[in-house]
Amino acid sequence: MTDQATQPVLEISELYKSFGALKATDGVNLTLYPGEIHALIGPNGAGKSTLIRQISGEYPPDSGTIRFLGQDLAGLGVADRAQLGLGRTFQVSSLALEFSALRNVMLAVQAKSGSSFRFFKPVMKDRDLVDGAMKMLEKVGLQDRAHIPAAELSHGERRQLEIALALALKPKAFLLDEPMAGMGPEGSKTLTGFLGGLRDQAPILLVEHDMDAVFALADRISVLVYGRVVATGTVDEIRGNRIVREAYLGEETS
Ligand SMILES: Nc1ncnc2c1ncn2[C@@H]1O[C@H](COP(=O)(O)OP(=O)(O)OP(=O)(O)O)[C@@H](O)[C@H]1O
Repeated sequence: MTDQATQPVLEISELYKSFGALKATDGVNLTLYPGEIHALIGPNGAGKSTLIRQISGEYPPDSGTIRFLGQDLAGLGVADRAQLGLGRTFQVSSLALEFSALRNVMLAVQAKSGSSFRFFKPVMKDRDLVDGAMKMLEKVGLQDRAHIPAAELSHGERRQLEIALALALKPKAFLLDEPMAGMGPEGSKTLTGFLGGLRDQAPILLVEHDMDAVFALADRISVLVYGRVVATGTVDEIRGNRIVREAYLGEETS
């Protein structure tokens, strides 16, 4: 849970980003503390993905600072930030679909350690690598599916595998952009249970439209509207917030 006395893992201060006349990020302040799931919600086009992309290093902000474990990330690219421990889930398309779940994780571990694909075969025999990759699969509940090609995994299982790949990089914080997208109710439930336990590995900044998942998981929620954080609070505080209910939850508040 959030302990405001500790230092934030991630601290975003006065962040601005425009695309032409459009202010996609308009003075955002946001923190992520150890052990917490901080959900970022808001209507389509509010700027959630743009914010995640600035944190991961894909977009440079116009101004403002992003500090990760006390370090200003300005000038660092995506790979540098990943090395520092910013774990972003891979897109489904980045899985090697013809390879088994286990091999996919092993490739991620190899990428982290810097070994090249030339050494792929000998490394396959490396017991430590296999055991380490297997451990990641156990953490996401895919140990029984280790030898199944990624192509044959269900949509939900692929999402779990993406998180196993992110785990292989030993992240100190997770950036998860709509992990529930495209999942049915059963899959969402399973993934919600799994993500709840993931916060013990590293805190999570979670962008998600599935409000059942957000209300079940979040320690804190920030609501983004037109690039601005209009409210930050606990689930109860956000549910009871008049501005949020009018601007986002679509409820009559009169
Ligand atoms: N590379 C870009 N160039 C120009 N405009 C962009 C770019 N990326 C995002 N935008 C615009 O910035 C605004 C915020 O988009 P963003 O994708 O961050 O919103 P979002 O909250 O993630 O939306 P959704 O919930 O639909 O994913 C939108 O108006 C979008 O069209």
